[in-house]
Amino acid sequence: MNPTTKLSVNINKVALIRNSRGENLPDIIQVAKDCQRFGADGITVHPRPDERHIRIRDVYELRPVVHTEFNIEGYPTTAFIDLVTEVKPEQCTLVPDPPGVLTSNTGWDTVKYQSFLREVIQEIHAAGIRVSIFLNPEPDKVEAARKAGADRIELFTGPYAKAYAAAANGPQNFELFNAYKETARRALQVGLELNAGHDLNLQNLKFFKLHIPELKEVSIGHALICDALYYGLENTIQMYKRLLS
Ligand SMILES: CC(=O)[C@@H](O)[C@H](O)COP(=O)(O)O
Ligand SMILES: NCC(=O)COP(=O)(O)O
Repeated sequence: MNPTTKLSVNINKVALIRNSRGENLPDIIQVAKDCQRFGADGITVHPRPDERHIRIRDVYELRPVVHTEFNIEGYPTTAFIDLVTEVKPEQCTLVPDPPGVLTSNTGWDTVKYQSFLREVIQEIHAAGIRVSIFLNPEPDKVEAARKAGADRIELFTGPYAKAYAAAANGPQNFELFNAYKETARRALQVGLELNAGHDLNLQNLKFFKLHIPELKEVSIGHALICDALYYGLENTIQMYKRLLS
Protein backbone atom coordinates (compact mmCIF):
# COMPACT_ATOMS: atom_id res chain seq x y z
CA MET A 1 0.00 0.00 0.00
CA ASN A 2 1.50 3.34 -1.05
CA PRO A 3 1.72 6.10 1.52
CA THR A 4 -0.55 9.07 0.85
CA THR A 5 1.11 12.12 -0.65
CA LYS A 6 -0.08 15.52 0.53
CA LEU A 7 -1.47 18.04 -1.94
CA SER A 8 -0.39 21.63 -1.39
CA VAL A 9 -2.36 24.00 -3.59
CA ASN A 10 -0.29 26.85 -5.04
CA ILE A 11 -2.53 29.93 -5.22
CA ASN A 12 -0.19 32.21 -7.19
CA LYS A 13 -2.52 32.19 -10.19
CA VAL A 14 -5.52 33.18 -8.11
CA ALA A 15 -3.58 36.27 -7.00
CA LEU A 16 -2.66 36.95 -10.63
CA ILE A 17 -6.33 37.20 -11.60
CA ARG A 18 -7.05 39.44 -8.60
CA ASN A 19 -4.16 41.77 -9.49
CA SER A 20 -5.39 42.17 -13.06
CA ARG A 21 -8.27 44.40 -11.86
CA GLY A 22 -6.79 46.13 -8.83
CA GLU A 23 -9.64 45.13 -6.51
CA ASN A 24 -9.99 42.13 -4.20
CA LEU A 25 -11.70 39.63 -6.51
CA PRO A 26 -11.03 36.75 -6.16
CA ASP A 27 -10.24 37.10 -2.47
CA ILE A 28 -7.20 34.87 -1.99
CA ILE A 29 -7.76 34.60 1.75
CA GLN A 30 -11.20 33.12 1.09
CA VAL A 31 -9.74 30.90 -1.64
CA ALA A 32 -7.06 29.57 0.76
CA LYS A 33 -9.76 28.82 3.35
CA ASP A 34 -11.91 27.09 0.73
CA CYS A 35 -9.02 25.04 -0.71
CA GLN A 36 -8.43 23.64 2.77
CA ARG A 37 -12.16 23.06 3.29
CA PHE A 38 -12.22 21.17 -0.03
CA GLY A 39 -9.37 18.88 1.07
CA ALA A 40 -6.06 20.60 0.31
CA ASP A 41 -3.37 19.49 2.75
CA GLY A 42 -1.46 22.73 2.39
CA ILE A 43 -1.22 26.12 0.72
CA THR A 44 1.83 27.17 -1.30
CA VAL A 45 2.79 30.68 -2.39
CA HIS A 46 5.79 31.90 -4.33
CA PRO A 47 6.05 35.66 -3.79
CA ARG A 48 8.20 37.11 -6.55
CA PRO A 49 10.16 40.37 -6.28
CA ASP A 50 7.82 42.19 -8.71
CA GLU A 51 4.74 40.99 -6.72
CA ARG A 52 3.06 40.10 -9.99
CA HIS A 53 0.86 37.58 -8.19
CA ILE A 54 1.37 36.97 -4.46
CA ARG A 55 2.14 40.20 -2.60
CA ILE A 56 4.18 40.44 0.56
CA ARG A 57 1.06 41.59 2.39
CA ASP A 58 -0.77 38.44 1.25
CA VAL A 59 1.84 36.27 2.91
CA TYR A 60 1.20 37.92 6.29
CA GLU A 61 -2.56 37.75 5.83
CA LEU A 62 -2.51 34.11 4.82
CA ARG A 63 -0.56 32.94 7.88
CA PRO A 64 -3.46 32.96 10.36
CA VAL A 65 -5.88 31.21 7.98
CA VAL A 66 -3.56 28.42 6.81
CA HIS A 67 -4.15 25.74 9.43
CA THR A 68 -2.91 22.85 7.28
CA GLU A 69 0.65 23.48 6.08
CA PHE A 70 1.93 26.79 4.78
CA ASN A 71 4.75 26.50 2.22
CA ILE A 72 6.54 29.66 1.07
CA GLU A 73 8.77 29.31 -1.98
CA GLY A 74 11.36 31.68 -3.31
CA TYR A 75 14.91 32.80 -3.86
CA PRO A 76 16.59 33.50 -0.51
CA THR A 77 17.33 37.23 -0.66
CA THR A 78 17.67 38.97 2.71
CA ALA A 79 14.12 40.33 2.28
CA PHE A 80 12.78 36.83 1.57
CA ILE A 81 14.54 35.31 4.59
CA ASP A 82 13.23 38.13 6.83
CA LEU A 83 9.70 37.52 5.53
CA VAL A 84 9.86 33.77 6.05
CA THR A 85 11.40 33.91 9.52
CA GLU A 86 8.78 36.44 10.61
CA VAL A 87 5.77 34.66 9.13
CA LYS A 88 6.99 31.20 10.19
CA PRO A 89 5.39 28.87 7.64
CA GLU A 90 5.67 25.14 8.30
CA GLN A 91 7.93 24.84 5.25
CA CYS A 92 10.14 27.07 3.14
CA THR A 93 11.20 25.89 -0.31
CA LEU A 94 14.35 27.51 -1.67
CA VAL A 95 14.29 28.07 -5.43
CA PRO A 96 17.23 29.50 -7.44
CA ASP A 97 15.10 31.95 -9.45
CA PRO A 98 16.60 35.15 -10.82
CA PRO A 99 14.28 38.17 -10.16
CA GLY A 100 12.54 38.56 -13.53
CA VAL A 101 12.17 34.93 -14.54
CA LEU A 102 8.82 33.94 -16.13
CA THR A 103 8.56 30.88 -13.88
CA SER A 104 10.93 28.52 -12.08
CA ASN A 105 13.06 26.74 -14.64
CA THR A 106 15.82 24.90 -12.80
CA GLY A 107 16.88 23.46 -9.47
CA TRP A 108 19.91 24.38 -7.36
CA ASP A 109 23.48 23.55 -8.13
CA THR A 110 23.91 22.40 -4.54
CA VAL A 111 27.60 21.67 -5.02
CA LYS A 112 28.44 25.19 -6.16
CA TYR A 113 26.14 26.94 -3.68
CA GLN A 114 26.53 24.57 -0.74
CA SER A 115 28.00 27.07 1.73
CA PHE A 116 25.48 29.79 0.74
CA LEU A 117 22.63 27.32 1.19
CA ARG A 118 24.01 26.11 4.52
CA GLU A 119 24.00 29.66 5.94
CA VAL A 120 20.49 30.35 4.66
CA ILE A 121 19.13 27.03 5.93
CA GLN A 122 20.66 27.60 9.37
CA GLU A 123 18.89 30.95 9.59
CA ILE A 124 15.53 29.49 8.55
CA HIS A 125 15.94 26.45 10.81
CA ALA A 126 16.62 28.80 13.74
CA ALA A 127 13.04 30.04 13.29
CA GLY A 128 11.77 26.44 13.52
CA ILE A 129 10.89 26.09 9.83
CA ARG A 130 11.43 22.98 7.70
CA VAL A 131 13.50 23.64 4.57
CA SER A 132 13.12 22.01 1.18
CA ILE A 133 15.48 22.62 -1.75
CA PHE A 134 14.29 22.70 -5.36
CA LEU A 135 16.39 20.15 -7.23
CA ASN A 136 16.77 18.96 -10.81
CA PRO A 137 16.74 15.21 -11.42
CA GLU A 138 20.48 15.09 -10.76
CA PRO A 139 21.52 12.36 -8.33
CA ASP A 140 24.96 13.89 -7.88
CA LYS A 141 23.39 17.00 -6.27
CA VAL A 142 21.70 15.09 -3.46
CA GLU A 143 24.60 14.64 -1.07
CA ALA A 144 25.43 18.35 -1.21
CA ALA A 145 21.78 19.15 -0.43
CA ARG A 146 22.04 17.01 2.68
CA LYS A 147 25.37 18.59 3.66
CA ALA A 148 23.80 22.02 3.29
CA GLY A 149 21.30 20.95 5.94
CA ALA A 150 18.08 20.58 3.92
CA ASP A 151 15.25 18.49 5.35
CA ARG A 152 13.66 17.75 2.00
CA ILE A 153 14.24 18.12 -1.70
CA GLU A 154 11.54 19.17 -4.13
CA LEU A 155 12.05 17.40 -7.45
CA PHE A 156 11.64 19.94 -10.26
CA THR A 157 9.09 18.17 -12.43
CA GLY A 158 9.08 20.66 -15.33
CA PRO A 159 11.24 18.44 -17.59
CA TYR A 160 9.16 15.39 -16.62
CA ALA A 161 5.95 17.20 -17.57
CA LYS A 162 7.37 18.17 -20.97
CA ALA A 163 8.54 14.61 -21.64
CA TYR A 164 5.17 13.21 -20.56
CA ALA A 165 3.27 15.58 -22.83
CA ALA A 166 5.41 14.56 -25.78
CA ALA A 167 4.48 10.88 -25.47
CA ALA A 168 1.22 8.98 -25.39
CA ASN A 169 1.68 6.56 -22.48
CA GLY A 170 4.10 7.95 -19.93
CA PRO A 171 7.24 9.96 -20.41
CA GLN A 172 9.10 7.34 -22.52
CA ASN A 173 12.30 9.27 -21.92
CA PHE A 174 13.68 6.53 -19.74
CA GLU A 175 17.00 8.23 -19.15
CA LEU A 176 15.25 11.28 -17.73
CA PHE A 177 12.81 9.30 -15.64
CA ASN A 178 15.56 7.05 -14.31
CA ALA A 179 17.37 10.20 -13.21
CA TYR A 180 14.26 11.21 -11.21
CA LYS A 181 14.06 7.76 -9.64
CA GLU A 182 17.76 7.70 -8.82
CA THR A 183 17.64 11.22 -7.34
CA ALA A 184 14.70 10.14 -5.20
CA ARG A 185 16.43 6.90 -4.15
CA ARG A 186 19.58 8.71 -3.08
CA ALA A 187 17.64 11.36 -1.21
CA LEU A 188 15.79 8.74 0.81
CA GLN A 189 19.05 6.88 1.38
CA VAL A 190 20.71 9.93 2.98
CA GLY A 191 17.64 10.76 5.06
CA LEU A 192 16.07 13.53 2.97
CA GLU A 193 12.32 13.55 2.48
CA LEU A 194 10.78 14.07 -0.95
CA ASN A 195 8.50 16.69 -2.44
CA ALA A 196 7.82 17.38 -6.12
CA GLY A 197 6.37 20.18 -8.15
CA HIS A 198 6.09 22.25 -11.31
CA ASP A 199 3.72 21.60 -14.18
CA LEU A 200 2.18 18.54 -12.57
CA ASN A 201 -1.36 18.00 -13.81
CA LEU A 202 -4.25 15.53 -13.97
CA GLN A 203 -2.58 13.64 -16.82
CA ASN A 204 0.99 13.27 -15.60
CA LEU A 205 0.59 13.06 -11.81
CA LYS A 206 -0.45 9.42 -11.52
CA PHE A 207 2.60 8.03 -13.33
CA PHE A 208 4.97 10.12 -11.24
CA LYS A 209 3.37 9.05 -7.96
CA LEU A 210 3.26 5.41 -9.07
CA HIS A 211 6.99 5.31 -9.68
CA ILE A 212 8.05 7.52 -6.79
CA PRO A 213 5.49 6.53 -4.15
CA GLU A 214 7.49 7.92 -1.21
CA LEU A 215 6.62 11.52 -2.10
CA LYS A 216 5.57 13.42 1.01
CA GLU A 217 3.99 16.30 -0.85
CA VAL A 218 3.34 17.76 -4.27
CA SER A 219 2.63 21.46 -4.79
CA ILE A 220 0.42 22.19 -7.77
CA GLY A 221 -0.86 25.53 -9.00
CA HIS A 222 -1.01 26.44 -12.65
CA ALA A 223 -2.78 23.35 -14.02
CA LEU A 224 -4.99 22.93 -10.96
CA ILE A 225 -6.34 26.48 -11.19
CA CYS A 226 -6.91 26.00 -14.95
CA ASP A 227 -8.78 22.74 -14.27
CA ALA A 228 -10.90 24.51 -11.67
CA LEU A 229 -12.35 26.69 -14.48
CA TYR A 230 -13.95 23.56 -15.90
CA TYR A 231 -14.58 21.31 -12.88
CA GLY A 232 -14.88 23.81 -10.03
CA LEU A 233 -12.36 24.16 -7.22
CA GLU A 234 -13.81 21.52 -4.91
CA ASN A 235 -14.08 18.81 -7.59
CA THR A 236 -10.65 19.63 -8.93
CA ILE A 237 -8.95 19.33 -5.56
CA GLN A 238 -10.68 16.00 -5.01
CA MET A 239 -9.62 14.78 -8.47
CA TYR A 240 -5.97 15.56 -7.69
CA LYS A 241 -6.23 14.01 -4.25
CA ARG A 242 -7.57 10.76 -5.69
CA LEU A 243 -4.44 10.48 -7.84
CA LEU A 244 -2.28 10.78 -4.73
CA SER A 245 -3.94 8.30 -2.40
C1 LIG B 1 9.00 26.52 -7.52
C2 LIG B 1 8.13 26.17 -8.61
O1 LIG B 1 8.15 25.13 -9.10
C3 LIG B 1 7.20 27.02 -9.25
O2 LIG B 1 6.30 26.20 -9.88
C4 LIG B 1 6.49 28.14 -8.72
O3 LIG B 1 6.06 28.12 -7.45
C5 LIG B 1 5.45 28.64 -9.68
O4 LIG B 1 5.68 29.96 -9.80
P1 LIG B 1 4.81 30.86 -10.78
O5 LIG B 1 3.39 30.63 -10.39
O6 LIG B 1 5.31 32.22 -10.50
O7 LIG B 1 5.09 30.37 -12.16
N1 LIG C 1 6.47 24.07 -6.32
C1 LIG C 1 5.68 23.99 -7.46
C2 LIG C 1 4.43 24.74 -7.31
O1 LIG C 1 4.17 25.28 -6.25
C3 LIG C 1 3.44 24.83 -8.37
O2 LIG C 1 3.96 24.79 -9.65
P1 LIG C 1 2.93 24.87 -10.87
O3 LIG C 1 1.93 23.75 -10.67
O4 LIG C 1 2.25 26.20 -10.81
O5 LIG C 1 3.77 24.68 -12.09
